[in-house]
Amino acid sequence: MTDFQEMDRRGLVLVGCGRMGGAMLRGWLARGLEPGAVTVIDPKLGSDWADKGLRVNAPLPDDPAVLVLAVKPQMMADALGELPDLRDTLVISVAAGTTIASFENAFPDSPVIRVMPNTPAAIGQGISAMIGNAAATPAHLDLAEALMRAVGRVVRLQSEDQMDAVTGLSGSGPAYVFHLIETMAAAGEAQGLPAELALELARMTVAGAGALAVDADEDPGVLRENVTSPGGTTAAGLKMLMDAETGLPPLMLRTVAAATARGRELGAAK
Ligand SMILES: NC(=O)C1=CN([C@@H]2O[C@H](COP(=O)(O)OP(=O)(O)OC[C@H]3O[C@@H](n4cnc5c(N)ncnc54)[C@H](O)[C@@H]3O)[C@@H](O)[C@H]2O)C=CC1
Ligand SMILES: O=C(O)[C@@H]1CCC=N1
Repeated sequence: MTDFQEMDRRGLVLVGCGRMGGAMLRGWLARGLEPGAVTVIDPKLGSDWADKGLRVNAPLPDDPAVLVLAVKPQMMADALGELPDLRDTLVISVAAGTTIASFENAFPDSPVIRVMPNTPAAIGQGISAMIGNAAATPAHLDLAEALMRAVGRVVRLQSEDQMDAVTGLSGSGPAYVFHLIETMAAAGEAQGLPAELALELARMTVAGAGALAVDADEDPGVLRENVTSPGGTTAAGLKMLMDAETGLPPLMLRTVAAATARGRELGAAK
């Protein structure tokens, strides 16, 4: 695949191959990145990555095209301390909170791109938001976009200030949706449905509604109205859910605000 030629030639280094690093690596390999071009640095690499032709905990190539950092923010300083100086390598981080400035300290003059993906990346359905530093050229941004498109859609941000809110919305968001499924299933059970049936109904309702929201031309608000018959069941349910004081709107505001604030704290802790 043309997009990956530079990585195939000069190498890609992935530091941290857990849930997010692993999801990205699976996407890149599926899109044709040469396994032998990938150096994975992770002291606790899962055994399912053995025998895939990857260079595991091996010395870094002299001049890798890309360094992808996917360790927890709290581990980032340690991980950076173990890396050699890099000259002409594009540094990409997916870590929450950790600012571009902290990578510029570690790799002066390097192009740095901060990306916030999310876990549906594991099935190629993620959304990643990205922003580069002044040294990141349009070609670097295109390269990062090609990598992240292997695991879903990509949007570009106007400023790094937006990144914590992105993290609080789409980075953490899958967890909110999983909890929505849990709470809908529990509510179905409370109305007398068997647990297994309630979970299947909740899971497929969220999956189907999500797919329709992506596929349809209408806004989610119109799709919601399409479900709602005047005086019917949905209207009765939404009266609770949409209550401006006790419903989902103020709760979701507080939820995303708390996650955004935690992203800022993680950045300030550096
Ligand atoms: N899980 C998620 O939903 C998302 C995570 N992220 C970001 O991705 C990063 C990784 O998160 P997860 O994959 O969830 O964590 P994880 O715990 O699943 O993976 C982190 C990996 O880093 C490895 N590691 C620890 N110290 C290391 C070191 N010094 N050198 C090399 N590898 C080291 C660990 O062994 C582990 O395999 C975090 O910074 C997080 O903010 C971003 C978006 C979504
Ligand atoms: O919880 C976290 O800090 C990471 C970042 C976004 C999703 N998981």
